[in-house]
Amino acid sequence: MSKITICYWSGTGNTENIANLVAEGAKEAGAEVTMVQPWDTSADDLAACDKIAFGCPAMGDEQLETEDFQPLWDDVKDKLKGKKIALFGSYNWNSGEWMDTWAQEAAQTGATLVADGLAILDSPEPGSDEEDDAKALGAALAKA
Ligand SMILES: Cc1cc2nc3c(=O)[nH]c(=O)nc-3n(C[C@H](O)[C@H](O)[C@H](O)COP(=O)(O)O)c2cc1C
Repeated sequence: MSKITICYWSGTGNTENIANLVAEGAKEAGAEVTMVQPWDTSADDLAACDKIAFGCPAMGDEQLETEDFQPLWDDVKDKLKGKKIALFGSYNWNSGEWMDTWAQEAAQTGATLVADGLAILDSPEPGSDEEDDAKALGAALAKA
């Protein structure tokens, strides 16, 4: 069975909602899913996983969240070579530029991004395309 770790940070719950949909899609595709937040895990823990979905909203000025998520990302990014990964997160007032920057950086780690980084305005509405996109991201990682 495919094993996936979803590591996310969410201040007001929007990225958490996306994380739950990514998990749902992955489970529907047959994967076993573990969900962690930055303070529950470490770069070494994540480096022991073959498939990881990272979630973080746009914070600062088109940046990752600086206190908890960015330090973990900085520690883990040199350990991602050969792994299958996916990126997702919520944004609100720009157009998702933080995700473009993050995805470019992730591509340089030697990891394979199984799909384009998924940037969703606020939180997916029930029955929306965004909800389907989040589930599809989880399924893509499960099948990768
Ligand atoms: C301190 C702070 C900085 C933010 N910076 C950006 C930003 O640069 N670009 C953007 O589109 N949204 C920005 N936002 C909006 C958040 O990305 C948005 O509210 C998102 O839904 C929060 O996700 P969460 O509920 O998972 O914490 C910012 C929000 C906060 C509180």
